[in-house]
Amino acid sequence: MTANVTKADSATTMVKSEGVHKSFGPIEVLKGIDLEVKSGEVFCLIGPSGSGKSTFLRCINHLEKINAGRLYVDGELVGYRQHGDKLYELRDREVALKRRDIGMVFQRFNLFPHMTALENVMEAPVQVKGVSRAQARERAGQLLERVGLADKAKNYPSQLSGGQQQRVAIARALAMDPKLMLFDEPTSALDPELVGDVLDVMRDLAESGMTMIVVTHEMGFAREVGDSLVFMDGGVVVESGHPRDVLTNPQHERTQSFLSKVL
Ligand SMILES: Nc1ncnc2c1ncn2[C@@H]1O[C@H](COP(=O)(O)OP(=O)(O)OP(=O)(O)O)[C@@H](O)[C@H]1O
Repeated sequence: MTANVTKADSATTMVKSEGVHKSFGPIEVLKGIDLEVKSGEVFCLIGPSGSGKSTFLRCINHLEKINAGRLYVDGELVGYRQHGDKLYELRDREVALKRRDIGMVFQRFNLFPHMTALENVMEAPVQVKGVSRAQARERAGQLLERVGLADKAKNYPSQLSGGQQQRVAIARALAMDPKLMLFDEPTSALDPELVGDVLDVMRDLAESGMTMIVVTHEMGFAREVGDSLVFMDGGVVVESGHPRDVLTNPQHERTQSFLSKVL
């Protein structure tokens, strides 16, 4: 890619996407995503299956490389370093450092099955940041308490419900002290009665001021907790605005038509 990049405004903007394109071989999945996520905002992303929501989150988290456009996290280009007027791809080591700042929670919890809940939460700070085991254990205990699982610290994932495992996964992401949390359909794999506990944890996190991008079908959460909502379709942003507006104002007909078919 060529350069001529100005630094995004990091004081108020956490993520800025300018004309972001992403293809897999001949298949163009993201076709020019323009959006901005403010610091402290809960930013909800909805859209049909295959519209590119997960791919976009993965681009933000350095799991995929964009093909064109500009993507910034906290004022810094994702995947590239600018030197003069040229852009250089980041080395793996540099990418690993940047990824520390971003927590990601997936639909499937991906906990280590042979570790207890506490060990799962401790692991990354010890291995990646070199935090002492004693310090990491203390902090992991606090985080498990924060997600309502202090009494499950010694349980293995197989001894926890899906909702409890997902709350451990959130605690694990928080253990790295991220400045941005990405949620990719965090409640989609859960039995309906377990969804509320996970959403409660996410609501608390939002109230603490965490910047969150949430791919979700939970429109109650989007309406009550979200600050912004984007409806994506076919790799582009179709409609966007405040969730209550996008979800109820007839002007946002395409979002509402989509939701009436899927909900
Ligand atoms: N690594 C990959 N290689 C090839 N194609 C991919 C890859 N990752 C995603 N795709 C394709 O990109 C398109 C968008 O996928 P993506 O998972 O981003 O959509 P989504 O909106 O998150 O869908 P869902 O709601 O079903 O998770 C799909 O057609 C998918 O098959």
